[in-house]
Amino acid sequence: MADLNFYSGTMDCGKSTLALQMDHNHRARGRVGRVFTSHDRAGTATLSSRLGLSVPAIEVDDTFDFWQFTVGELTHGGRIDYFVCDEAQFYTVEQIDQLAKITDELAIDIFAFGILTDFRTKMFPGSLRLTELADRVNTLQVEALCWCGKRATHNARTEDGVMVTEGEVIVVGDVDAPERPARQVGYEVLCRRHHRRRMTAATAQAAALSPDVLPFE
Ligand SMILES: Nc1ncnc2c1ncn2[C@@H]1O[C@H](COP(=O)(O)OP(=O)(O)O)[C@@H](O)[C@H]1O
Ligand SMILES: Cc1cn([C@H]2C[C@H](O)[C@@H](COP(=O)(O)O)O2)c(=O)[nH]c1=O
Repeated sequence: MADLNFYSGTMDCGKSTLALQMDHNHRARGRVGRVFTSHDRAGTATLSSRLGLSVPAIEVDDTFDFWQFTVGELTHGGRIDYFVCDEAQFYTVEQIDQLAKITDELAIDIFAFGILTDFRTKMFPGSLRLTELADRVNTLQVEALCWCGKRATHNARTEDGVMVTEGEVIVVGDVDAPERPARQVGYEVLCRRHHRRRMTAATAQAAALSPDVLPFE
């Protein structure tokens, strides 16, 4: 019996690293898989982790049909035991339905990885469908932290360092870190309270330094 597994967490909590580890461990035991991704920061058809590892992957765009792909591979004598699917939040609802069908009808294990919610705190349709259909939904154990030290639960988008709540849903980007200063469009993981208050590390620091503002924390 194969399973449809969904691993979720905020940006920068280690999903792609786990995806690479999962692929490595299954391959090391002689299982044969395929690796998929969509809009990876490192470029098309690549699954990359911030720890520096990356592998070639099959790029999933909106027209990609998992069922047709799989039947095609198997019909031509290919063997497939598992799929690793990174950035699964960007997959369409139809593509997630295809993954569920592949698990049930073709006994292929699926390991899907993605963020649950976008910068507006709304579920990505692909992640919603995975949550609805998966045999197991797992939250990553490594917690990304808000600047206040609490567990980060939400992804904020910043433009020139300022948090925004309107715009295109898909904008490829990275979390801003000290060695990666705020760019035009960046992301920051926050706890719910600071996401609600639109308080990023930069705005909190500015408020703390301002003589006009009373301490709020
Ligand atoms: N220099 C580093 N040393 C140790 N761990 C790091 C370093 N840089 C990044 N990481 C780890 O990598 C994680 C991000 O991994 P990644 O797989 O790219 O995340 P995701 O796919 O969830 O966005 C961080 O949460 C952190 O634990
Ligand atoms: C919140 C949010 C994120 N994105 C993009 C930004 C990154 O390119 C990926 C997430 O990658 P990670 O490996 O989990 O860090 O998603 C987006 O397009 N829209 C959003 O709202």
